Amino acid sequence: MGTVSDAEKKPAVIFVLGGPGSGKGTQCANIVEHFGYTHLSAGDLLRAEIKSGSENGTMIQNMIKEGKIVPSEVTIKLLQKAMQESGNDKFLIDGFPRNEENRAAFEAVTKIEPAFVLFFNCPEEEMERRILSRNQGREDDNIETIRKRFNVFLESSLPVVEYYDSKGKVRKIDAAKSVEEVFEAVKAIFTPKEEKVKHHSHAIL
Ligand SMILES: Nc1ncnc2c1ncn2[C@@H]1O[C@H](COP(=O)(O)OP(=O)(O)OP(=O)(O)O)[C@@H](O)[C@H]1O
Ligand SMILES: Nc1ccn([C@@H]2O[C@H](COP(=O)(O)O)[C@@H](O)[C@H]2O)c(=O)n1
Ligand SMILES: [Mg+2]
Repeated sequence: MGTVSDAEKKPAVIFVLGGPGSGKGTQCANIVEHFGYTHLSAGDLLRAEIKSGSENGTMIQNMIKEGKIVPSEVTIKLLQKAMQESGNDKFLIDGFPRNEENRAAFEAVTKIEPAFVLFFNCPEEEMERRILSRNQGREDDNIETIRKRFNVFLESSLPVVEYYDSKGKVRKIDAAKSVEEVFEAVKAIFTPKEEKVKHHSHAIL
């Protein structure tokens, strides 16, 4: 049997999903700091594409204002470019896949299966409160677009989470707690088993 060279090795990918405002970006920043992943937010990449003056800019801007999902082809190209440019081989892909089309196209184009899906579960009222006090000047952080984003999340994104759940790949986190408490739960998922045993035995000794 042939061996796989480093150049042929597929990168490790974790999809980070959850409703709008559930805290995906906040927790990804913590994971990057502690575990050496590169964080790629599909929404951030799309917003950067608008700013760059690309030919797709107006289409993307209109979709984001309406809370709609941009065609996979566009988003996947941005993700692939960012992955290549990062020089890393482990990624947190935040806010993607957002629908079945995103999921199937990413798998077909990249042949990458996620190691697992980190899913931030948060009640809608809490997500709404967080988004309305975010103050980052996002054009979609207004109550009208927020409602549309929640509908898209329920109708198109949750089925993707259910798909991965049926494959035993979802790690669900209670995201309604404080940033620190949520990160404790996240850390428990990212800490290798041997480390947990080490810490546990130190605590006993
Ligand atoms: N556990 C938490 N408790 C309270 N506020 C939080 C918590 N996590 C994040 N926030 C705040 O809520 C807002 C939304 O968080 P964040 O941007 O990380 O969410 P997101 O899931 O990436 O949202 P979006 O899908 O809209 O990009 C931010 O202002 C952030 O500081
Ligand atoms: N896979 C994706 C991800 C995002 N979008 C669009 O961007 C908006 C903002 O996304 P955030 O993750 O930053 O909240 C989202 O509402 C979509 O309009 C997308 O099309 N495809
Ligand atoms: Mg975000």
